[in-house]
Amino acid sequence: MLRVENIHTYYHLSHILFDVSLEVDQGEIVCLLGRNGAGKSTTMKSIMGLTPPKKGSIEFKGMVCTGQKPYLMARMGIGFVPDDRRVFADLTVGENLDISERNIQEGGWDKDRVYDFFPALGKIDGRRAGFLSGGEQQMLTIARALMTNPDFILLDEPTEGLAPLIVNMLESQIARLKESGLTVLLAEQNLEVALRLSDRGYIIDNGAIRYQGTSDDLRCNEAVRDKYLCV
Ligand SMILES: Nc1ncnc2c1ncn2[C@@H]1O[C@H](COP(=O)(O)OP(=O)(O)OP(=O)(O)O)[C@@H](O)[C@H]1O
Repeated sequence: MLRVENIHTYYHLSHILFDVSLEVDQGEIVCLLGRNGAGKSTTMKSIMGLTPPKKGSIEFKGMVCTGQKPYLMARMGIGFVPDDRRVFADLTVGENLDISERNIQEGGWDKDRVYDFFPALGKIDGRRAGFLSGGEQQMLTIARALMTNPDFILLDEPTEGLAPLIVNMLESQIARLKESGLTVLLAEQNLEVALRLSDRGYIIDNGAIRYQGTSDDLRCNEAVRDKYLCV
């Protein structure tokens, strides 16, 4: 469904991604693991068209879309959940969802379905997003992406900085998204959560993919984990 081939991405003159290639098939959750600053977010942003790669190609649903504008990627069916959450602080939870609604379809995501999925959000529909806790903001960011009715979601470190109970809840909801047919590329530093959720994974370090394998391979390969994931 998504094929990233040999991309090189820069911030101005800084070369950040080196020859990054990865693939995600329909219905999979694939994780992208790596330490702080390894290049996970830059990979996500390169796919979404926020930091277009200078070299290499990105294909989504069989169409080449390298460097395409983010709103066009969203129209093609990619939802983006950024690590810095970026909720509209002055709008209420409900308003944040209303302005995100796209591709309305029978049986698709709307506000009622989102509130069924995250009941805690339904209870604070009228609260300004700037006053939400970290966990509530994360639910809202995922909910906002769902309101665009995507077939594919880029989830950038959804559990970062959250309390264990919230992490557990998000993990089970992400697993439910997969059951509902969504395809996910998940950037994570929480190895346990990432491996439980994913079918396969890639390890990125210093802007290059160093390892790829099934979640079982990654779980068993202590040497690789120590080399690339331990701080
Ligand atoms: N806007 C920017 N301008 C210049 N350099 C940047 C910018 N954003 C990120 N970088 C650099 O790019 C490299 C990769 O960062 P990136 O955010 O992709 O890593 P990450 O794996 O997502 O880490 P984290 O978990 O800390 O977000 C880092 O060296 C970072 O300092």
